[in-house]
Amino acid sequence: MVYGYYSSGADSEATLQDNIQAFKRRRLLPRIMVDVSHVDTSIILLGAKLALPLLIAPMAMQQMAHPDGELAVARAAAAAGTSMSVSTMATYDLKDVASAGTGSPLLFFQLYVIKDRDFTAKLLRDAAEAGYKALMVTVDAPHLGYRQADERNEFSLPPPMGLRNLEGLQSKGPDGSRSKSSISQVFTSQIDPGLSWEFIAWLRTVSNLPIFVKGVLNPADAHLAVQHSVDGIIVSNHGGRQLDFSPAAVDMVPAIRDAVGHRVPILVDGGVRSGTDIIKAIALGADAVLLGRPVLWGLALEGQHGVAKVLETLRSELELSMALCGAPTLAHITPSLLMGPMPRL
Ligand SMILES: Cc1cc2nc3c(=O)[nH]c(=O)nc-3n(C[C@H](O)[C@H](O)[C@H](O)COP(=O)(O)O)c2cc1C
Ligand SMILES: CCCCCCC(=O)C(=O)O
Repeated sequence: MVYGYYSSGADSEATLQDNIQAFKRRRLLPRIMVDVSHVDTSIILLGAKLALPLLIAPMAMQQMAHPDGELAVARAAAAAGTSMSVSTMATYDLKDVASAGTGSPLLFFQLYVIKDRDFTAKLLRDAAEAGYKALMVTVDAPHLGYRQADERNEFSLPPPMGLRNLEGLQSKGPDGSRSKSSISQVFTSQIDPGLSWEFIAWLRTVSNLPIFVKGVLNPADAHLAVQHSVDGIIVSNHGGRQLDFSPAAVDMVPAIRDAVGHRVPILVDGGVRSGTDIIKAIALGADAVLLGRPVLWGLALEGQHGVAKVLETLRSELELSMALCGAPTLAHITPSLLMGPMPRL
């Protein structure tokens, strides 16, 4: 049941597969005779220096993978000098996760907007007090996508685990959904499907933290996001878990970069699995990437050490591949390193 929840995508999983294929189809065209005796993988994001252009994506309910759950992931992110985004739907209190992540250059709190706006405002106050430095507002999930494995398995969070940051929230009556997955039921009853761009102005009245919107695919929306003064954009199809047959996120990066120029940082996630994937995403116009499921696999195998190994593997792959591309810094990773997608067979 847990593996089904973590691994699955929406409906036929076409987008889930496309996220991986979009990276595999691309080829790198290296430069030679460039001094790569020192390779620098670091990046400045929101004024913070991250050791690598790879952040950990927000993922719900990490205690199902390992008893230390989000605490272990936060410790691994801090030790690797990178950033983690903590889901509203974490199985540890957001304050405890922030403490575990002390030393991380940049902690994000991922916000799912609760229908009860007072409760949402309290979550945001708690996040600021706990030391989170920025928000990721997820905008691609007015409803949870349909995941067949969760329906088949009648998914529910095994007790005594709980959604710690939703404690105190008034439980709602029947949600009207016919889903057999209890998270889908909770989501439908508690998460606000009525967001529009005006929400960003409301958010500014209750939080001073920089705002990244997560789940942008259409360049027109990227343009609107910048018009509404967001601080960053995350190009994402939610790891193929929301709208099936939406495009691979990385395929939309060039058009979104064209739409917003360099006014805000652009991150992308979905299907990043290697150092060369990171190079491809940056060459297409992203500033950095988020990593999802591989973090859960590392966590399930060996807790904090497993996550650390996943991050270290990607860091060393990135460093070696940058050297082999003739790119001693991230600024050297430009579109000229890429050949177009290979034709589909
Ligand atoms: C098990 C799981 C739980 C997730 N939970 C959240 C969440 O709570 N909030 C959110 O914005 N995105 C969530 N996501 C989406 C991720 O943040 C990210 O967009 C996606 O996993 C990236 O794709 P990848 O897994 O192929 O790397 C979740 C993804 C997975 C796999
Ligand atoms: C009520 C818990 C819902 C968690 C949903 C997390 C998520 O975004 C996912 O893709 O799964």
